[in-house]
Amino acid sequence: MTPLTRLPAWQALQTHYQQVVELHMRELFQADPERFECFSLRLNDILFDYSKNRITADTMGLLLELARQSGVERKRQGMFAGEKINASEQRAVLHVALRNRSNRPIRVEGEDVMPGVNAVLAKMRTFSERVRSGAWLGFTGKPISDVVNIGIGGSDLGPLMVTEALKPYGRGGLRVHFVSNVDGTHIAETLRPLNPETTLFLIASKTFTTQETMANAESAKRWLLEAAGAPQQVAKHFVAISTNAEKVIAFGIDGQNMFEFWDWVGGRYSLWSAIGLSIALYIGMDNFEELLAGAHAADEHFRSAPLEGNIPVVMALLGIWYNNFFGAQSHAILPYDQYLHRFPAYFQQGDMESNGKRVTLEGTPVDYSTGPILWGEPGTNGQHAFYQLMHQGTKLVPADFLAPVESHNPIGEHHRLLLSNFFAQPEALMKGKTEAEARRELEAAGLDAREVAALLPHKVFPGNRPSNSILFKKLTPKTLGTLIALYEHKIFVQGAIWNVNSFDQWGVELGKQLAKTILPELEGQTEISGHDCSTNGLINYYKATR
Ligand SMILES: O=P(O)(O)OC[C@H]1O[C@H](O)[C@@H](O)[C@@H](O)[C@@H]1O
Repeated sequence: MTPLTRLPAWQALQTHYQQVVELHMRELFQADPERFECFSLRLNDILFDYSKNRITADTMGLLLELARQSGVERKRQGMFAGEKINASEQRAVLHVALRNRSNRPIRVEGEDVMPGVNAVLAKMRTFSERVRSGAWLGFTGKPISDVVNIGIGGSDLGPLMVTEALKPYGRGGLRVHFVSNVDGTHIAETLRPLNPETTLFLIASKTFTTQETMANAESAKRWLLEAAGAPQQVAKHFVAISTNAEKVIAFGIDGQNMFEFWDWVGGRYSLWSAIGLSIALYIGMDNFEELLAGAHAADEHFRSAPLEGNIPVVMALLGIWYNNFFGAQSHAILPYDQYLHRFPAYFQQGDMESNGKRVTLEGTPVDYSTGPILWGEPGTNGQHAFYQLMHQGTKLVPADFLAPVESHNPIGEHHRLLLSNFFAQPEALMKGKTEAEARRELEAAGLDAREVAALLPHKVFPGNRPSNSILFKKLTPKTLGTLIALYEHKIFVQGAIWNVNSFDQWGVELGKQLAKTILPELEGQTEISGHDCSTNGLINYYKATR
């Protein structure tokens, strides 16, 4: 296989970059009143405007050619066909099967996975309806009021992000809480206001071996048993979501109370599986299925739309353009919707765990930059924090702006104020403010020539800073499902082009291994000397100071 940087399209893009790097988007917009029509796409009620990017029609043509030459279409087909594209773990990658509402057979090693998927969904429905209706009773015969999901990484971030995003659909029902950190403060503060008689724990862990989750689950079990006494009461208050039945039973959770999923579901792609049980309990199974339907719509779009009209493909290519040709190091996700406040954090795992890789699928070190540093905060908070750097700093930060047309909370002028900022920021980043414009403003404000000269450099905005704008009608379960799946596929396409395995995560292992060695060393008084002098010094300081 030809290495990425030797593909003709890659080399053509390098030359093309030199030709367009000096172009300013202001001029591109002035030259072409159709630019918005040319560079925007729609999917259901989502509008994806990518016209405020440093691209011409030629750029897009070359980027699309790069996608073709690097086998994106073939790799996409491989994922949907259940091929073991997660080569280092010899696993298929089929989160798309979890939301395959068409029920089209999807086979792994010849076997259709859909009956299993549907059976777990049916079990989730029965269970969530029992709990939500008050039919499921705790150890003193009271219905459940609070659900605590104990999990970390992919077994936490997705359900947490979605339940936050869909609060309008969960209000008045069960309360959901999330405990992830091994820091005892997290579980202590979460359980403090809760009543064991009415609390249900979901132990969410694909492997059921994750240290943080197991420690939190044990503490939760102790907390329950302090109140409930008899160990058989655990069954009324604990369910498990896992691929590891043996470990679940060893923990003391009834096999009946286990919701299974499969090794072809990656942790960071698992909110669509039983890992989403806290979502179903919170917003109801009908709404959970709407979320799945929204994701399925994105899957069908990704699977069948031609590359040039394919939103995740275009998002991915623009990311590659800045990452690999402009040298951008990061990518910001900026939701102008308070309900999406965990969306950037969710995709920090989604993107950085998937594409934060340094070797190709074949194991050769890459000679190009791979996954970006992903970050972001909801607008308008970000504006008053880090946008300064985006507008006038020395780093290029490509950004996605997201906003709903309609708010769930149409109070007074709030939503118009919010949206005016959502429209203004990408415009400001794109246009900037020239020296002449800044000068005119300063002079109009009555400054004398000396004052103007002193202030002028600080008042100039270079502009030409790229962004995508994603405007959708309302943040419903369906729309949220579509948005998440579009980003998932964007990550897939980038991984396909960089030729990395987007579905393993060996990088999380080393720290875990070393922590295992250190844990017993924290006992007793003996001075530690087996590490580098910094690590020894830190451990010994801890031991001497506690
Ligand atoms: O669900 P589990 O098995 O507890 O894993 C939780 C997390 O652990 C590790 O950090 C990684 O493997 C993540 O991808 C995963 O999401």
